[in-house]
Amino acid sequence: MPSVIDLNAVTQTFVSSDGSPVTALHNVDLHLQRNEFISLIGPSGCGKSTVLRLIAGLLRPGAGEVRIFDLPVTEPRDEIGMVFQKPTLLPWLSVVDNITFPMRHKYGRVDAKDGVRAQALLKMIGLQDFGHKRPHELSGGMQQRVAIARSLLHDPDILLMDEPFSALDALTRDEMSFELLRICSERPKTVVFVTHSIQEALLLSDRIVVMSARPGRVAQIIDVPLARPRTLQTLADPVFTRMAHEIREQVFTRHPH
Ligand SMILES: Nc1ncnc2c1ncn2[C@@H]1O[C@H](COP(=O)(O)OP(=O)(O)OP(=O)(O)O)[C@@H](O)[C@H]1O
Repeated sequence: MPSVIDLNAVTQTFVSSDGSPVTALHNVDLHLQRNEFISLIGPSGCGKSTVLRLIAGLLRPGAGEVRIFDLPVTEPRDEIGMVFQKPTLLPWLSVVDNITFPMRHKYGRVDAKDGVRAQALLKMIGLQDFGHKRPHELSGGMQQRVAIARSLLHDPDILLMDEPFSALDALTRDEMSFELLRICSERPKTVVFVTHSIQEALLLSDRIVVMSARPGRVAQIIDVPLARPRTLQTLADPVFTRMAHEIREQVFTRHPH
């Protein structure tokens, strides 16, 4: 099967503020099949967000190449939805207008069907009564849910998520994980999900990519053999607990601090 996303020998070097070079990624190879869900985990600064920005077309690779649907990535593309750590909502727009903003931005108008879809997404994120509010009237977690809804508006084939649940409280975080599983089972997508949570990575992913400290490299790729659909019971599955323990040990051995 051809890949949907390919990183071939990607090396990325930035110039830091004091002028010295920072190699964020070194020779990274990564290949995602259609509708595969992978998580990137690894220590802070190992280049996880850089990988997402390269796939999103927000950054050009210093060396190597990034391809989507077998074409080189040269600019941001429509079939990609992106969720950042922070919600990045427009403060002067209502919640529902923030969700439909990508359509307004691209086509200059919002179709009735986009409005209907935005309402359905609002319901999904449990904010059906908040559509007319402004972002500052919502908690941080609620704002992040709005950002997730916005990324789903045009039902993207590819979803890039950079620690999307890290600002949420633990309960909402679990709920959103199951919601994301449901969304992906209903409308399959290729997902790259950055997280610091081994549990979250295991619950959601088909494969977990463990990255090493800077310069970021792919240290290990772990298949997650847990059956789908994954539910609350999955969290108590002995395979889940054993793998969580093993991955934690591996990550710790690699970065003993
Ligand atoms: N535009 C930039 N200019 C200079 N250095 C950068 C730039 N973007 C990223 N870096 C550096 O590249 C390295 C990788 O950053 P990146 O944000 O990809 O890491 P990360 O794994 O996502 O980190 P975290 O888990 O803390 O979010 C870091 O050392 C960072 O300081």
